[in-house]
Amino acid sequence: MGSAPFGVMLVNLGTPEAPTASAVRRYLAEFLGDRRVIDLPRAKWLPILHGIILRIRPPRVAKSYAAVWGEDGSPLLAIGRRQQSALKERLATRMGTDIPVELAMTYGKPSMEEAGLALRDAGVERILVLPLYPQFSATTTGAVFDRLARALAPCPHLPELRFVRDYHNHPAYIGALAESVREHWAAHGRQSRLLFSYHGIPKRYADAGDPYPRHCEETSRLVAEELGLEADEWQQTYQSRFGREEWLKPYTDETLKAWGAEGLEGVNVISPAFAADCLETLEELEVENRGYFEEAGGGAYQYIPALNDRQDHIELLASLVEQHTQGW
Ligand SMILES: C=CC1=C(C)c2cc3[nH]c(cc4nc(cc5[nH]c(cc1n2)c(C)c5CCC(=O)O)C(CCC(=O)O)=C4C)c(C)c3C=C
Ligand SMILES: [Fe+2]
Ligand SMILES: [Fe+2]
Repeated sequence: MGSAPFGVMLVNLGTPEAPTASAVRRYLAEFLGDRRVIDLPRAKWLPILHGIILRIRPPRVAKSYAAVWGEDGSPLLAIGRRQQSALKERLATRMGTDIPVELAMTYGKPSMEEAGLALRDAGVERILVLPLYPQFSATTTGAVFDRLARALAPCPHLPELRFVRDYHNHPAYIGALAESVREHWAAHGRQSRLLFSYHGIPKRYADAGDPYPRHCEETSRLVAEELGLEADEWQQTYQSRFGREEWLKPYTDETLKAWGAEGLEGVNVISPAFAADCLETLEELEVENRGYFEEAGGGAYQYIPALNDRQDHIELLASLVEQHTQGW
């Protein structure tokens, strides 16, 4: 029996193993210890991380995780598993052969080492790495690249590798986002404004050349165009600020507070940087930012779910796999 022509490694950020302070502390220690995420000199950052942040933040963040935790665990991981099996099924049909698909997380489990070994055991010698970040950022996609190299470091026989850098303007991605908005409007009513809220990064990183805000702007513009929105019917903001320095602006929370205070009758919120719903959407957008808007005097607030395991999302991932494995 011949083995598959290649395997796919889907990669997302990672999530704690349990909604407890100790599990969140382990997760944040690994995540926030990565230089790609926090670029400060280690001698300056590690005492702050271990002496202050990892003492104060985990109990509070664990409560937020507990509020979104499902029967099948953390939403990011549970949805990732569904994306993995749906993609495997879709590829088998589209390509007429079984293609091994593994899910890995940059931080925590399942690790890239585990995913790599599973692909090796499946007999593949070529791996397409597909980070589930539509917009490139050195803090996310760049970190996947570093961790991949580290995971493969002990390997005496490297697989052949290809790496999807971004897909922020892929027509099937734009089409799936626009369709998810249309379906949401049809099912729940159309609000007067559409807010595209992206996970932020420090402004300094963008000033130093991270293309992330350019990618976000292009995604928003293309989706707004596809939906035929006028300039005053949509806006783009950044959420999830961390620490004291300036992050990309405008900020989601300040914008929603201002719109609430103006008495805006309704807003739909979409967060295209997340391929799967997670803490940052289910808690920060669904609960925290809804509260800011409503308390300030705003009307209806409706969050439009991430693409998750929608069929058009899986079709997009299958197209990316086909495009990037040409010739394999
Ligand atoms: C300097 C800190 C951070 C940067 C830069 C950053 C970039 C970034 N993150 C995502 C996607 C996700 N982030 C998530 C959680 C999360 N992010 C940070 C900090 C930075 N992110 C923290 C500290 C946390 C944990 C929660 C908290 O303590 O507030 C998640 C959710 C994971 C989950 O388990 O649900 C995702 C996904 C992107 C796309 C991005 C830059 C483009
Ligand atoms: Fe983050
Ligand atoms: Fe957050």
